[in-house]
Amino acid sequence: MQITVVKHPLVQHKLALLRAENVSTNKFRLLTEELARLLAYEATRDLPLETTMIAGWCGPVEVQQVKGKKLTVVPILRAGIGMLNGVLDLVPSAKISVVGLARNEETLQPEPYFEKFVGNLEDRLALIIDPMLATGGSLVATIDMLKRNGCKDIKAIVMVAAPEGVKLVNDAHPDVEIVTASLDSHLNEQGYIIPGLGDAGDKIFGTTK
Ligand SMILES: O=P(O)(O)OC[C@H]1O[C@H](OP(=O)(O)OP(=O)(O)O)[C@H](O)[C@@H]1O
Ligand SMILES: O=c1cc[nH]c(=O)[nH]1
Ligand SMILES: [Mg+2]
Repeated sequence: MQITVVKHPLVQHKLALLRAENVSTNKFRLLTEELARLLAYEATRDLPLETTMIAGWCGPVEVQQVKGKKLTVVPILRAGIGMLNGVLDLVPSAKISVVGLARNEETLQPEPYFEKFVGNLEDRLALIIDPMLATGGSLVATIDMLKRNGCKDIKAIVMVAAPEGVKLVNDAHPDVEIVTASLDSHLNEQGYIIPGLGDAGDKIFGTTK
């Protein structure tokens, strides 16, 4: 299974704060951004490095620098937007591709309403961001879109994942690594992750059903 659960104490602590029943919109937003930053640190752990010589304080020094791998960060609207600034803190030059999907509350199927990809996807690592991986339909649809547009190197960063969603993604796209703070228990009858976070989009945007 291509899943990395980040057990770092700061990740687990922030996730615990996010799970609280009465967390405010402001706090949920801030924690989402902070958690996204930490998860992105893990998701970028194998970016290729190159050795270069630079002028250091005591003369020439050999250093390791990121090899200039092109990146695109791919927030899934809406909730993925809540993670965007946290990820961009680490990769400020990354270009942004946007996918709009709304999960139909009866069928639980993702309904696409927007897509805008940056160029040269075949040369880029795509980092998909979405707080919740529930049935997996939204993530599989996003990976399908990226691959149709030429992308070959894809990772997904989600705050919380359900086993059902991880299986769907792994079966459809075994090459895609999922980086998460938690693999939770299961989905309830409405397709919500248990224990999960509730409706992440509503909590980030301050909307109600
Ligand atoms: O794994 P799945 O079963 O597809 O569910 C997960 C999707 O559902 C939520 O978004 P939603 O469609 O509710 O839209 P929103 O971000 O606008 O709230 C969430 O942010 C994921 O995109
Ligand atoms: O638990 C879930 C499932 C889908 N979308 C959410 O925001 N939360
Ligand atoms: Mg969504």
